[in-house]
Amino acid sequence: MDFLLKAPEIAINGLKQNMASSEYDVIRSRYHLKETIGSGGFAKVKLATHLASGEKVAVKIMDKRALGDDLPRVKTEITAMKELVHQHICTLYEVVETKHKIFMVIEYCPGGELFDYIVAKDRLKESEARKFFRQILSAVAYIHHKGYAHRDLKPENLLLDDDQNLKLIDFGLAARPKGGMEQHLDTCCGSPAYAAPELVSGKQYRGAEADIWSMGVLLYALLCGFLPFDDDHVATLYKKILKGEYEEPRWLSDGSCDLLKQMLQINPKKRISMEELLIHPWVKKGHSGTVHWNSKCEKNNLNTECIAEMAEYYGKTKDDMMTIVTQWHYDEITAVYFLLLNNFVRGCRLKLPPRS
Ligand SMILES: COc1cc(O)cc(Nc2ccc(C(=O)Nc3ccccc3)c(OCCC[NH3+])c2)c1
Repeated sequence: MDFLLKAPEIAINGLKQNMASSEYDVIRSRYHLKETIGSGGFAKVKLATHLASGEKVAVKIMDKRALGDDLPRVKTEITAMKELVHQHICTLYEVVETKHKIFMVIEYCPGGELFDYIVAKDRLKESEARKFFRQILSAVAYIHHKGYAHRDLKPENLLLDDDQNLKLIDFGLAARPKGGMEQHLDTCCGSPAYAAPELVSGKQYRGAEADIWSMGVLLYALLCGFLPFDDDHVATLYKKILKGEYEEPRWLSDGSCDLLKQMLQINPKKRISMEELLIHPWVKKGHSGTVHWNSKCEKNNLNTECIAEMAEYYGKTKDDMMTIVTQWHYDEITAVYFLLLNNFVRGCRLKLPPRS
């Protein structure tokens, strides 16, 4: 099995790191792996602590032998996550690949899934639903701008961090059409209840338009606590989606109903666009401005305070540290930079302890 990614690890001091005798040696040399917090399909997710900084992370572990035909999905996701760095997207810190395993070290989101948050509250007040919906819009507008469609938007793929902010996860089904976002896609994927009519009818579809439909289903779930289209039998569920009729509970405001109607438009050409969504009155209500979807943590705009902290820690000049970080090997250096940055963005300063 050839390596998905790059050659074996090159440690900071330039000495080639011997390939791990056990599949876990490399990851265990930098992280303390703890309990499993998620599993499904071909992956499991463990909580872990980054030994150098003491920061918590999540480690997604996959066995290449079990992946089979799904191996390309992992490559897609890693490529996407390296390009999509945003305050409402779970950050990929590091990738470790051994003969049989792939480890993805990812941002820690202790608030768990938005799905569980909605269930615990039954349904959300309009103002809280709006706060979350604006964060979802910010993440999805950003990935569309970068030429990606997520294609599996649902509450299970939105996690809460410890500031109760949303982070989009799981880019395994993401698509980046070579011809740009106007190009049609064919693959039917994602979760049925959130899938757009043009997708379930097997027609060609545009990723951005399908994502907007899924966000409409998401917004409905936030406001109502149940799904607009639901059925135990997939064929019946598909019929309901194609019909596009759903209940409007009495607690929904006229503004909410209007927005949902424009998003859950069965004709993708008549469906509201991302540009119109970002300035929709319901989305702007109670907020000073439109949704800020640009990234606050773009890789091409290095945080000099994090670089300075790393230069001191690794005994390098700031220029040399800048050069090393901007190689973006997604090794321990990338992980340390992003861990420092995530603390910086949240307004807390992470001091790295003296190196042993
Ligand atoms: C882009 O980010 C991704 C991609 C991906 O493929 C998978 C994940 N999975 C994650 C990431 C973080 C957590 C997490 O931190 N969960 C957590 C931590 C403490 C308490 C409760 C939850 C994660 O959790 C597993 C899913 C939760 N049911 C999955 C991110």
